Amino acid sequence: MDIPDGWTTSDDGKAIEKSFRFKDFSEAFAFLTRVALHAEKADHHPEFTSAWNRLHFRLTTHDADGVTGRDTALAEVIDRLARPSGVQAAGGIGEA
Ligand SMILES: C[C@H](O)[C@H](O)[C@H]1CNC2=NC(N)=NC(=O)C2=N1
Repeated sequence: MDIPDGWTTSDDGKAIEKSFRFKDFSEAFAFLTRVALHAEKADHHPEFTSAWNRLHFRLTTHDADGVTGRDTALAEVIDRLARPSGVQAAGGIGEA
């Protein structure tokens, strides 16, 4: 199974893992919340460890006791959410 760039296969071969670093804990927690909302919709949930400004995700499919397309799909969502958003500084609300 191809795993997305930057993710590594766990020692037990049953998961893919990746760590992220944020400005601080609240940024990390906000990110985790965005991932959680997606996970609920997808009914596929990450295992995660949080330590101040770092998050470590471990993705595995319990039903398959290993890595499936649901894990790689969730990994791609996590990577997409982690990409700097295209938010631009805006003028007043009413301006274009
Ligand atoms: C009953 C429920 O749909 C299943 O337990 C879902 C929930 N979320 C899940 N998340 C993950 N990572 N793996 C699963 O196998 C899984 N199964």
